[in-house]
Amino acid sequence: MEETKTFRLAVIPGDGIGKEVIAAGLQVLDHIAEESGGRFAFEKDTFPWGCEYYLEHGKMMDEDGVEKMKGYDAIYFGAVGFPGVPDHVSLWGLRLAICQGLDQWANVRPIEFLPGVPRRLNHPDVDTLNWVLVRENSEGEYSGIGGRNFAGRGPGKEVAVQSALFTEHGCERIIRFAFELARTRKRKRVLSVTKSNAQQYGMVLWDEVFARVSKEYPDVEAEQGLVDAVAAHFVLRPEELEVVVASNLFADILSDLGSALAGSLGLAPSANLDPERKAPSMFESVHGSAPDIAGQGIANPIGSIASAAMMLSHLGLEEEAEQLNRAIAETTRQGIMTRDIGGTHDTAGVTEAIIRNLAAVKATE
Ligand SMILES: NC(=O)C1=CN([C@@H]2O[C@H](COP(=O)(O)OP(=O)(O)OC[C@H]3O[C@@H](n4cnc5c(N)ncnc54)[C@H](O)[C@@H]3O)[C@@H](O)[C@H]2O)C=CC1
Ligand SMILES: CC(=O)C(=O)O
Ligand SMILES: [K+]
Ligand SMILES: [Mn+2]
Repeated sequence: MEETKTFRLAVIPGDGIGKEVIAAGLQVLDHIAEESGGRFAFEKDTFPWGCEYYLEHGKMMDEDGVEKMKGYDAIYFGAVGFPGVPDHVSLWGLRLAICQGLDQWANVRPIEFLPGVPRRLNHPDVDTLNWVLVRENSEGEYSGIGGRNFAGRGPGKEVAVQSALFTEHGCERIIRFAFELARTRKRKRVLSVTKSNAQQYGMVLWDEVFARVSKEYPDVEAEQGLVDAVAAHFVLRPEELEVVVASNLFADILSDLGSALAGSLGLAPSANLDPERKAPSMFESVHGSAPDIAGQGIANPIGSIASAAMMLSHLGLEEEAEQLNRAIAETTRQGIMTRDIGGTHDTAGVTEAIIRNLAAVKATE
């Protein structure tokens, strides 16, 4: 008999619905491992980091938390942020600390239009829409460079500076990643998004790098747009979208827009990748901790479960990833959905249906 391959997973549920959707994703992953007949197993360590941890310990994660992550094959992340801790403290203390600390510079965020989900878009070919956002995940507007209250200007006269950092290296690697990804897609097309009319330094550098790199990919169609117009493009001509590459802030905003167009923030998965695989990558839903619905058991688990599928694929379990995505689509097709997309089921009900449909999907192969 073949030896069992064990994957070491660091699990960080975080705050709010992060805990609920990660529990759902782990239930699915456990099922998949059991069904592998001993081919592979997941060894999971759960870290209690987040806002409750902060209120108790004065920090969002252990001092050597980033270092600890290096011993794992992948990180499965829920969401961070909860009333009682300022959002910038929680985000910088956990998600950004890990993404930037491990240089997970490519944040891949596919937008899928799943069957059976009520559409926000009145579009003739709505069921065939899908595209992927590639988000620069290490610098840009989230470089953290800036400060407040310079030169002691004092109350009522305070000054704050928030700088965006664009390096040629940072722009080049994410743009190249987008072109490489486009080569694997049906339509070979990359849309680069900036605001280089108003932001004349960093974003002009980005545009120049995009123009230069695009010459190395004559087989891929390259287009540039300004972010305001691209937001409209998402709504008006989504059928033209394939790979969309943008800075940290712009792709953050566009990914919420994209997932809402596809039905809900609760549907979208993401992968924070170190494409060079020097460090583990981190897989998380696009949405946050949703304090408004936390604790009710009604969060849509699909974003997190689809993120688990991206993690399976990253770990080389392509077939299992594919089956899981098909089980998710089969579940929405059957109308088994949470309230955010017009259903009546709760988190547990949708999760159980996905597990049931996994068996059905495998039986039809
Ligand atoms: N990667 C992360 O950990 C992120 C963390 N955050 C943090 O999350 C907290 C809340 O931020 P918001 O701006 O409210 O964004 P959010 O994504 O948590 O919620 C926005 C809206 O979408 C709904 N929603 C989100 N996920 C859902 C799901 N799975 N099922 C059903 N409905 C869902 C929420 O109920 C809410 O009405 C803040 O502390 C913020 O900093 C926000 C975005 C990403
Ligand atoms: C922080 C945030 O909103 C995101 O990573 O999507
Ligand atoms: K998240
Ligand atoms: Mn976001």
